[in-house]
Amino acid sequence: MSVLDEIIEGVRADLAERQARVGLDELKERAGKARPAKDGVAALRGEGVTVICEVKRSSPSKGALAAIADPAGLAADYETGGAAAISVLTEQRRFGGSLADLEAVRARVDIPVLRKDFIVTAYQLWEARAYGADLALLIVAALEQPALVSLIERAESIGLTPIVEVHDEDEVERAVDAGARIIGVNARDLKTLKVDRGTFERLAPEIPDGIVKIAESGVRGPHDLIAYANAGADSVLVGESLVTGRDPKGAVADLVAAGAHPALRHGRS
Ligand SMILES: O=C(O)c1ccccc1NCC(=O)[C@H](O)[C@H](O)COP(=O)(O)O
Repeated sequence: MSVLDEIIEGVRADLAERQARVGLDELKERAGKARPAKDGVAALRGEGVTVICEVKRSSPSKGALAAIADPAGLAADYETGGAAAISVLTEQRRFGGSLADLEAVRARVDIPVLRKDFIVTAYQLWEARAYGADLALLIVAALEQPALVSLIERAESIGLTPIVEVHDEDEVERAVDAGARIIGVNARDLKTLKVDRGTFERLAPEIPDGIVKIAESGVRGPHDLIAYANAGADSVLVGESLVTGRDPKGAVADLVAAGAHPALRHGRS
């Protein structure tokens, strides 16, 4: 069983518990009262390369990264540093996240918030909206094509902007066929956890113009952002280097400044 399969097994077990406690109707009612979702596409397609900053306590690849007692405070620092959006890992077993983190972050920042999890059912999309997310991650490797298509449609229909994550050529084709408006290329292979920063450069030309391209994982600082930008990234998603650094706000500001450099702009769609 791959790491991704193991994670999803745990996600399904936790999901079954939540579904037994909270019915879909209750969730929909709560989603109906949530603040209207923000436009994720507009937020990520900025003047320069935009930066999505992640609230990430731990990971299967590295174990514990940072305690993050105040996820909303961290998100506020990211926003002050110039982040275009906040990614909140809500998976509990391997990443130490929760829907409470999502809710707290949503209440504190004005920029769009991404529910980063292993979404396999529409129930999780309703949860995302109910707890205030504007964007939701859909991982192609975790979904059969009919499920991917149906979850993209459902996300859009309830106001969520899906970020469709890929790691190889076949997955790019599936994401495009399924109607993705934002594609995230993850440099981390979720089956082996190996990070290969060349993945974005290899796959970006396969993604049609007009689709927002996010380079996910492995950004250690401005030099990696610049490399991703030169390969065509509209946005980068950064977790580990921010939560393990001493000055997350300053680190975000440095990334945003690098992404705003006019010399980078011609490479992007
Ligand atoms: O981070 C992991 O180890 C991981 C393992 C298995 C599935 C997903 C995983 N991470 C999710 C992400 O994609 C990253 O949190 C995100 O792209 C940020 O990456 P990084 O800046 O390298 O923390």
